[in-house]
Amino acid sequence: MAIPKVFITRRLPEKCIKPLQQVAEVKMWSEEYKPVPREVLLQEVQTSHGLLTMLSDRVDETLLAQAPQLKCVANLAVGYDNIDLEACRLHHVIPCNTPDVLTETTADLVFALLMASGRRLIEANDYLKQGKWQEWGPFLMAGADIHHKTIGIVGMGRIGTAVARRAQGFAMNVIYHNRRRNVEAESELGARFCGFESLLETADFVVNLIPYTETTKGLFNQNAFTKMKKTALFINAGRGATVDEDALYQALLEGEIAGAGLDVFSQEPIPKEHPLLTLEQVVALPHIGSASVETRKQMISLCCKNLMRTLAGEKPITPIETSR
Ligand SMILES: NC(=O)C1=CN([C@@H]2O[C@H](COP(=O)(O)OP(=O)(O)OC[C@H]3O[C@@H](n4cnc5c(N)ncnc54)[C@H](OP(=O)(O)O)[C@@H]3O)[C@@H](O)[C@H]2O)C=CC1
Ligand SMILES: O=CC(=O)O
Repeated sequence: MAIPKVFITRRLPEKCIKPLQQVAEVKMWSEEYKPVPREVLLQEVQTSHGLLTMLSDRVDETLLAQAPQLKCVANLAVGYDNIDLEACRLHHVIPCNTPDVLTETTADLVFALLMASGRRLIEANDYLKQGKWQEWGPFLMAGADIHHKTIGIVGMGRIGTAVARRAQGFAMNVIYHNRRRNVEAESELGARFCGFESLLETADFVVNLIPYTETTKGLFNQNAFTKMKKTALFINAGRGATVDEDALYQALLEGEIAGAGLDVFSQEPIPKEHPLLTLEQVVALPHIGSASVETRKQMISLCCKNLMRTLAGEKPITPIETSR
């Protein structure tokens, strides 16, 4: 093959993609914070052998049908709900993601979000900076304890397990729900397997870390929030669409649950006017789970390696593997 062509759908630091540039002709979308327009992507794939995509890029049948030379899609994320895996299989395109390299960084953020929500950190910070702090009071910005409470992790995979390890350090009781039992988490962390409803009824902090699939779509619905304790906090770092956000808003408004920490939303970026953003008991972040400089560099490097290997006819390091 002549020198292969790779298209990167967002501007990335030149330094990070240097190895890839040595083996491929690399073209990059010029913007760092604006996604490549769909029509530009559809144009670029026509001559590309490799794509480095963001989680906001849709890789579907329409795109793949226009990409006769495409061999690999390297997604800069561990989640891959933006990629049609069956269409990739039919078009002989190898999809890759970035597991493991982001696990600990994401777990840090999940735990930070849990603590910020439980102890009302953002609210307290705003209160002070807005000049509202006039007097100290015994219940001023009093929140919920974290230590010795029960954390219920829905999606005890790589990140869920790393969150459970952090929870151990806070002497939390760890329960979890998966489709299959995670025997290692049980023996190493003392985590206890639970049915979904039983977890909702028991946990003080319900942490969602499941991928978005047809099965998990809207899993956290009105029924789920009704089952949770009125004092419970809901932390979502999985995917927004696993939650019925109208039901979440109602549950918060009516006091069915006490608060929420959200890193992901059905629509991203979430519109400023969204009802969830009007609630002071909601801590909201712009999908920054894996956003440390070190980890983002490692994710880019892994994407480049996956592309380089695939274009050289070798097996990539992290092809997407699924048992769903
Ligand atoms: N906010 C952010 O920035 C980030 C978000 N993420 C999100 O976190 C997700 C998890 O990542 P990671 O831990 O690496 O992935 P893993 O595949 O290691 O873990 C996913 C877990 O979810 C469980 N699961 C899957 N489907 C279901 C289901 N229908 N019901 C119950 N449990 C289910 C799986 O267990 P089993 O198969 O036994 O059911 C598995 O334990 C990603 O898919 C992504 O959506 C990831 C990184 C950063
Ligand atoms: O949401 C981020 C990911 O890596 O998945």
